Amino acid sequence: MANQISSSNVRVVLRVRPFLPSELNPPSDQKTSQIPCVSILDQHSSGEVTVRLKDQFSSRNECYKLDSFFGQEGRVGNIFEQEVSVLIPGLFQGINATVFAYGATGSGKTYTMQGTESEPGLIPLAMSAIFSMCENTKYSVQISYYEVYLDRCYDLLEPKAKEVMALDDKDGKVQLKGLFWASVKSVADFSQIYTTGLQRRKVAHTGLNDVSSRSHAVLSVVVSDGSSKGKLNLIDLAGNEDNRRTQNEGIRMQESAKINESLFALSNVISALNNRRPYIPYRESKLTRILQDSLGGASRALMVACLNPMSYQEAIHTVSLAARSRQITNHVGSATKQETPKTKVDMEAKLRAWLESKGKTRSIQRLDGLLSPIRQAKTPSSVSSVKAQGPLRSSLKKN
Ligand SMILES: Nc1ncnc2c1ncn2[C@@H]1O[C@H](COP(=O)(O)OP(=O)(O)OP(=O)(O)O)[C@@H](O)[C@H]1O
Repeated sequence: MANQISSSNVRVVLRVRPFLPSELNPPSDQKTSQIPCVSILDQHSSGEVTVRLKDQFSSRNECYKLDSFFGQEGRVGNIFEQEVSVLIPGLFQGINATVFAYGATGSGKTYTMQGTESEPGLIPLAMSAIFSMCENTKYSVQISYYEVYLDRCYDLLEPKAKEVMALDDKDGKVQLKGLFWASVKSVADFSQIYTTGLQRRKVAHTGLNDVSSRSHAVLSVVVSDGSSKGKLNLIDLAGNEDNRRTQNEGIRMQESAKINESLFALSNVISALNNRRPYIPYRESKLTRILQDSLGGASRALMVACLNPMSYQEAIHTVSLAARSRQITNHVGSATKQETPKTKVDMEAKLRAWLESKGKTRSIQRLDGLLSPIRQAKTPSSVSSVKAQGPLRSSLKKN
């Protein structure tokens, strides 16, 4: 079981969704692999894991450290029990918390947060736990539900023509002026109000997901007994997108640019918090500005990085940003260390064969001259410094 006592302010866990039926039976002309691009390399007794991302069609692979891992066979209920349920008692003591689902489009963020009838997501599970704790107490529950779309905030419970303004109050705290708060008394009450709001969320068909969320949807739940007040934000982030793959154009492209910008800003904030930097860049985006009271200080947060098991490139993008958000930066695992030289030798051999085929003997001599000091150096840092050297390329060009 994952350890909840973490040195980081924001825990970052990984979730890999199962293969979809369309992925298990792809068109015959499509090159696919049914081996997930991510696996666990190493698990520490604290729950911390080293995951290995591997491209099934090449020898590329990278390793990252994260706080916990939930594989394809895992259920959303496991994430709730291990990671989210522990945040709920704190709300009753006035400690705010935030849970984000983060990942590429189609990676399972909405599924993780909302779930289905047969597999409830983190939102219904959290609400059910909150209502159980409220029973026979003075505590009451209020919710607001809004989306951040193109860096503007819109109420989903009581829609207005205008955006909801984020304004600083006299204490310097951000307030969402005019945002509607609904009192909810039971899970059934909540479901009815939330479902109405859900239908108003901006979704669209993109090249990668039939129902793609185009906004960050924030459900805020306030638990209060009159004197103490704790807030839980449950956030289904819009997917980070590679526009070369989505074939987005026009408004879709603009949405995508704003989505990517705000996710980067979020990662900067989390990284600054986890690294205990004196300045936290909350003002870089509307999303981080709004969440300022729930990120940092005594607040607790969880980022669930969701992965599509089929897409190595997306997985690298998601996990590298998630790992960067965490205190521990990219970690090169032993498997990578062993495989890197093999890849490099292949490249050298290919280059040499090509030069030989062109009769470029002088270039081969230069290549040998350039590579000989590198062969002597064995550390990964010296390998990366090879990439930074320009002379190899320019000397070949001149020939
Ligand atoms: N654990 C799971 N079990 C079964 N199906 C899943 C699971 N997770 C995700 N899926 C399916 O994968 C598809 C994509 O999931 P989802 O819509 O949640 O992605 P998303 O990350 O929210 O995408 P977007 O950012 O575009 O909104 C959906 O068809 C969903 O039902």
